[in-house]
Amino acid sequence: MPPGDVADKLQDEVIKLLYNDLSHPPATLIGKKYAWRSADGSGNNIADPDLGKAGSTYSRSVQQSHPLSPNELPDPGLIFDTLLKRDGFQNHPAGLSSLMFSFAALVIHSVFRTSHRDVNINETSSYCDLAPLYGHDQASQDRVRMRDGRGLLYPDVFAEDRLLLLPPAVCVLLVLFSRNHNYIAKKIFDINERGTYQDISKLSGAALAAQEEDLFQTARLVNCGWFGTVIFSDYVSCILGLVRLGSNWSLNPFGEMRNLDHSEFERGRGNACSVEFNCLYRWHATTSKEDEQWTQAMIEKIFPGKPLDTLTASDFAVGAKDAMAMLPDIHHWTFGNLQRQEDGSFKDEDLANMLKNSTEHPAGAFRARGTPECMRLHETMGINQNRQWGVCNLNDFRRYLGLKPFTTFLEWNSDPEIANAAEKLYGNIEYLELYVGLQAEEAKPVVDGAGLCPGYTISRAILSDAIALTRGDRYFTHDYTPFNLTAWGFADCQRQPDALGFGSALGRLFLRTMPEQFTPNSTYAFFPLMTPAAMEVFLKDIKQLDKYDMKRPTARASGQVTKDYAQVGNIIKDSKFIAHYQARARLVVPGKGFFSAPEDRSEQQRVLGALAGTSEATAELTKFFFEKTQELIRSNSFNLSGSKTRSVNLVRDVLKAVPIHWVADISGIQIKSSPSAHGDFTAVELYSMIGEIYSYIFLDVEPAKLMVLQERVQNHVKVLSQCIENGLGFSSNRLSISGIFSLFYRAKKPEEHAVVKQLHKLGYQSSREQANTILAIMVGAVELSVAFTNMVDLYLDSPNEDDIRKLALTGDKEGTASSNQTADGLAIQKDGRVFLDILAAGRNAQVFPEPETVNARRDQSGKKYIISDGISRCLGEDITIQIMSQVLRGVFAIKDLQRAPGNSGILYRFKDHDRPELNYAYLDEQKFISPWPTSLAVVYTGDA
Ligand code: HEM
Repeated sequence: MPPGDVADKLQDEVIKLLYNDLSHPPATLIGKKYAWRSADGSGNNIADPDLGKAGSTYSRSVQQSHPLSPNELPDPGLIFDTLLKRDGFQNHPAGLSSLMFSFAALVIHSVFRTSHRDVNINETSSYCDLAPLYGHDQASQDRVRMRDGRGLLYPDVFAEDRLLLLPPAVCVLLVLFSRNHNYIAKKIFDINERGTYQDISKLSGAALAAQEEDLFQTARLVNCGWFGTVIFSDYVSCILGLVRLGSNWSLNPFGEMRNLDHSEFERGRGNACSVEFNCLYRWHATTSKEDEQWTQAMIEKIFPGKPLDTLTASDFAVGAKDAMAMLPDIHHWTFGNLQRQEDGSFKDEDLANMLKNSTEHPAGAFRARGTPECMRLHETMGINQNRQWGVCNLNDFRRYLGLKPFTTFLEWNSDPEIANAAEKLYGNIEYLELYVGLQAEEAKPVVDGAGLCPGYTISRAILSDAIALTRGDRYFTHDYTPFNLTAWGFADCQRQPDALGFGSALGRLFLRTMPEQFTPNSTYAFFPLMTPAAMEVFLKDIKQLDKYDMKRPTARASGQVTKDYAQVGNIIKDSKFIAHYQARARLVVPGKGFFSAPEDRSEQQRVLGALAGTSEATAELTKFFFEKTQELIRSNSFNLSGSKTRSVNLVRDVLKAVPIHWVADISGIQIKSSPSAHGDFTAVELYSMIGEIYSYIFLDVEPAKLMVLQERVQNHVKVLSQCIENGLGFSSNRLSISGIFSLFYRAKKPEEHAVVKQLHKLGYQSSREQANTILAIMVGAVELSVAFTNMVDLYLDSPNEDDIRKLALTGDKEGTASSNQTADGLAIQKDGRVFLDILAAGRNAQVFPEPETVNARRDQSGKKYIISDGISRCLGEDITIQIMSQVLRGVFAIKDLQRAPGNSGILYRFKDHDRPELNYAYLDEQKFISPWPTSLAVVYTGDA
């Protein structure tokens, strides 16, 4: 283009565009100093580190345009008595529970802590950083931290003393976040994503302090992520009334957005709370009847015998200070008359009871004359504070938000008595103060989009505030990354829209921190911010009532664990103990299935006999596994540049795939080579479906995820059963039972095989029964992949290659006693749960000398090994061992096969202490904890 005006303009536009691509100045910097939240909230905006820091002055958003001189304004006490004082209780119209406002109180205490010495000062940071838990400055944070190198908080401890002046449910919620912090810190340590954490007994001095800081700060980021997630799931869902509609939609204010000129729409630039928002959040009218009584009692305790209307702000400051001075040390704080246990924690049952009560108690409606009389002092203090801050009037605030100002008092509140009284007090609508104007404005009716139902002005403004608080926070935006939070932590604190309760995060928190106190589909856990009575009506309307347990849940007895060889062995054989998987299987597998006949194991024995009951059948089976292993190694290997070395991800592409190809083969399911290819499923898809069925039936899935998994598994079972019936021709009856293995034994006519004859003899008539049997074999097959992986990993660096075929398997099981029992000295109540640690029992040195040493020639006579359910039950011990030997032979036949260098050659796994039934846990693709191994690469030069 020739030089000139046009070329210059074009160049200018290109430069603007390129400049706008990036933030100026940069929004964040690298390194731990910037990745972690400071105790006082400073450094959120790296260019203006004091913005929103604890101890700063409040901001003011709106310019005052009318004189509101305290000398001329009505007396705050008179205003309270005329416009705010409760005249009878009205339930919240949209069914919000008292707990909704306990959570709201937690939110506001995260961002407001007005100094009693200088009302202009906010003693806490302007960020949703869970300051009530972690403290508003370094000194208060130091009081709650154990600092022993594990990044933990003291059990059930939190930092904010002012919460002790609020009804106990607020403190209970905070205790759950305190527990969540410790859960997260322990998990991050166990997973040890970067391999840097060490047992604290091996650390001291600076190394111990560094690990402590790393774990504490990372766990705090994840826990704050949880707090944000609860706000944008349960809380916003109630505010917008989405919970009534069964919608799991929510705002997502954090993401990157571009303006029309491609410049970045601002985020993560910090926040400083304003006095207008402090005023807006005084939601005291919503106090439930029960919390009103509690507050009344608290006021009487602090100011014994003093009439309410004589109390002043300085009385409050002195009273609150005295009350705080009488508190014991932070580890012994208590609330609601709860007793701490010896280890400092509260009893789960006590905490859960308070939450359940609070869920049952209806909140009060927002309205004029709705605030309990016992809160007179809180309100008059609030009105006076607003006057000291010089806030604008209600109409200025509305203009600022783009709302039409009120022209008359009747327009503001159509109740003539309220409007008249306000007019008499203020004279002119332009003099109506923000505080009273907001709190006594006519409430919004329950319409679509309205759940909180305060006055319209509040309902419009709180959303702006929620977005400012969260989108403005660098730790919720630019620095909200899997690197800073760890991959697991980042996944753990995300909103899960498909979670029960229309994406409830509180349900997950309740079931995680008090696992025995709620049923896995309890309305008390998944809709705790709504009363169960209201929820019943809404769930009925949207036809989802049958999905939820509406009863108030009672506590389940906590389980016992036994590692004792004799106890484990006896309980496993005892029919009075029922494994939970039978009940689970019945919920997902229709009809009389393989899993639902525990008392009649002979049937399974017969099927297994059919599967490999003859030497011919066994030969076919073992041939398949050997050949498929080799074939998959070959087809999934790739060459390294310029060398003959080949590499393959043995776990992902071979060991997990082999059993899947086998079950596909026997069931007639066609494996697709890619998602778009012809066939039923890819091996990965089929593995994932079968893996979920297995997890649901056999494993202790996280209770909060159980119901969602159940629904998915019911669907998988339906789809797979149909596939099996189609694949084997059952549905049209074109193939008889002999078709089951026709694809497997392609070389011969099916009728010639012992397996087919045997199945005929078993008398399987209906296609459903046949499909269930095949499905049971399929489900057991995923466990094979774990066994293959463990074996290969064990032998890869070991000289015992020849011994491979002789190793056996173990597993774990949880049982419930059907009546009071004693098993080898272990007393178990009726319905009590006992976890049988078969792995530990199998390492009993008296039964198996040198149990930790690999010795495939160990005497196996006398059937000493304890075999539980799962693979060995589905397939039988003998078949399992034969299959395993063939897969290992297929791998180790490659002479120079060895681990790939570095991390690629390491089987990444860890011990999950909350999942005792898993020998090892892994992180899946989404970085959730999974029972299935993910990756181990090997290299070799020989021909596979
Ligand atoms: C029965 C329940 C409640 C009681 C007993 C209560 C009590 C109090 C008290 C004593 C104060 C003065 C605190 C101080 O200056 O140290 C206060 C302030 C405040 N309350 Fe409540 N409150 C309750 C519920 C709520 C709820 C549900 C909300 C709204 C979500 C709320 C919002 C506020 C706000 C924004 C302040 C000002 C905080 C500050 O500036 O530091 N309160 N409340």
